[in-house]
Amino acid sequence: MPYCTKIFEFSAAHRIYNHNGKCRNLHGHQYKAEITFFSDKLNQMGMVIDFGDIKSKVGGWIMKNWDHNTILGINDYDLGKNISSITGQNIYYMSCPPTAEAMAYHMLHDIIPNLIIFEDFLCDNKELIYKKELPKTGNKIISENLERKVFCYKVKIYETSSSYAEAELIH
Ligand SMILES: Nc1nc2c(c(=O)[nH]1)N=C([C@H](O)[C@H](O)COP(=O)(O)OP(=O)(O)OP(=O)(O)O)CN2
Repeated sequence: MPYCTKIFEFSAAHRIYNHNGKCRNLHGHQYKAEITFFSDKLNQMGMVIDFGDIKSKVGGWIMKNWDHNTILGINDYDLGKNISSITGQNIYYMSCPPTAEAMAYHMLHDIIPNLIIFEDFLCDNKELIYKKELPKTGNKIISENLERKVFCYKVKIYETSSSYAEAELIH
């Protein structure tokens, strides 16, 4: 089954409230996010999904919400309020501590399913059905059906070059 992955890098500050070590301090990471899409068949252009579409939709969301921002758990609201009163930034709050695991899970389950809604896609129970196919090319690897499923299968978040967490759909 075909997969494709787009990688994004972004800078953000966070802290793990109640962590018993150094990560309770506000600190920053150069994060790396690997976003993997799956489809049951390739489209007529031989793609799971165009890298450019992942960049504009998912990359756009990351740049708007996480890049050069501070990501905090909602239980850290007082800290966020103080930071934004000085910087004016729109702090990104999560329902749980902003670990790499929580960010990967949130991206996979809450953000991307509501994000990739192109004119050509219909949303069906969080799976995306691609409706418009280009004319057949005769290439055997390419789908001959007019419908195929495309969805984000895995999100991997690196905090450092040696530490990452991932969230994956369970079939
Ligand atoms: N399972 C997790 N453990 C930790 C997380 C996390 O998101 N998931 N996060 C942290 C801290 O944010 C910390 O900044 C990153 O931890 P660590 O990899 O230990 O950081 P280092 O800078 O020491 O990384 P090196 O690559 O080993 O230098 C803590 N734990």
